[in-house]
Amino acid sequence: MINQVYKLVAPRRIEVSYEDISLNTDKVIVRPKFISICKADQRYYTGTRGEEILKKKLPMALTHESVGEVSYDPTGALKRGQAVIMVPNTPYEKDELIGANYLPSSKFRSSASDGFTQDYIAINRDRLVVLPDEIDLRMASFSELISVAMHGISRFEKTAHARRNRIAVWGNGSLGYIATLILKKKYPDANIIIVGRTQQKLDYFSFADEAYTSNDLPADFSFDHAFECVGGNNSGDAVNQIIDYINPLGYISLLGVSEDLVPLNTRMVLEKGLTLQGSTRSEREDFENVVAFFVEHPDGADELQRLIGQVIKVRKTEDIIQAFEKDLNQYWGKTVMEWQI
Ligand SMILES: NC(=O)C1=CN([C@@H]2O[C@H](COP(=O)(O)OP(=O)(O)OC[C@H]3O[C@@H](n4cnc5c(N)ncnc54)[C@H](OP(=O)(O)O)[C@@H]3O)[C@@H](O)[C@H]2O)C=CC1
Ligand SMILES: O=C(CO)[C@H](O)[C@H](O)COP(=O)(O)O
Ligand SMILES: [Zn+2]
Repeated sequence: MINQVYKLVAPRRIEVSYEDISLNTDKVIVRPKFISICKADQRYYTGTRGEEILKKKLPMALTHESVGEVSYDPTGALKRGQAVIMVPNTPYEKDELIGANYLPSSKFRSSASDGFTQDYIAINRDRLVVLPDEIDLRMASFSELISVAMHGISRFEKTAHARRNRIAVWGNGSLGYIATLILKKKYPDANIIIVGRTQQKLDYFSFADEAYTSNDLPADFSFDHAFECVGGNNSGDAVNQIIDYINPLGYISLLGVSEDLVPLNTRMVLEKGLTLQGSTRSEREDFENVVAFFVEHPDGADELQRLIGQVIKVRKTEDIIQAFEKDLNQYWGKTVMEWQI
């Protein structure tokens, strides 16, 4: 079967290519329904990922956050029309110690292989996580981003010391919103604190116990552990501020992505005996935990729906470009493409 794949060929230019999908394999064929745009996609789309990297990776179909409907399962185990989350990471080896999201041999969609902007996705069965009925598919389209926060928090739980009375999240964007929400659900008795740049965005965090702008922190401010969800040029300021205010022996989860090297106050990391842990992407288990979260916390799923910033119907290639352009000017929340192409 001939599949249409919509690939970024140069910054801000997307073209269709035609590729064969064989139906005589074990792979399941999924039709994307909703696709969400990540900051990482925007770095490729706008060309800020860097000329050398673009030269190596383009042409490439973007996006790694999507839900779809099963179109064809050669075994018949998955019914046609079943709603599924597609896990964007494809492992090629197993390691007893290192998760597939940290193995260089794995291929992550829209970074090392084509992403979800395709008419159909031929995907390994173990890369599909079935969604229960009555989940808002527009919200579920950014399950991958939710799974990244889930993954970071699960690593925090294994590593950070047990005093978890005050946990701070830096970054009042999409990832910060999700991390703050999951932390509040997991630690209802702890004080979950959000630190952002503008009051308007902090107002969305109604479930946080405390909210501050980063230039207005109380003098005696302190917390046990922190999550950095800022990324980009400001991640250095954020991590250094966390280092200033965190209690000794605290744990800092680094989740934001920066293209440039970030100078850090390592002297104070030493003096306070801090643990800094980087986390990226996620694996199947994290997606399963996301689905469990939707089921166990229907009010949490409602809060996640508030992160749907705009939904754009995509019927032709130009609509994909429109969605990416509009996303660049989106003040709050995720841009979701309703995939009707
Ligand atoms: N590790 C991983 O696997 C993943 C990492 N990411 C990365 O996480 C980062 C955040 O993503 P996302 O939430 O979607 O992006 P957003 O742009 O939505 O969020 C970043 C937020 O940080 C705020 N901010 C900027 N400077 C500071 C500061 N000094 N202190 C506190 N907050 C600040 C911004 O405010 P304002 O808008 O007002 O500037 C913005 O609200 C990105 O780098 C992204 O690439 C995303 C997905 C997965
Ligand atoms: O968004 C992400 C995961 O959800 C990561 O930021 C993304 O995987 C980084 O990829 P790249 O190295 O291609 O920029
Ligand atoms: Zn992403």
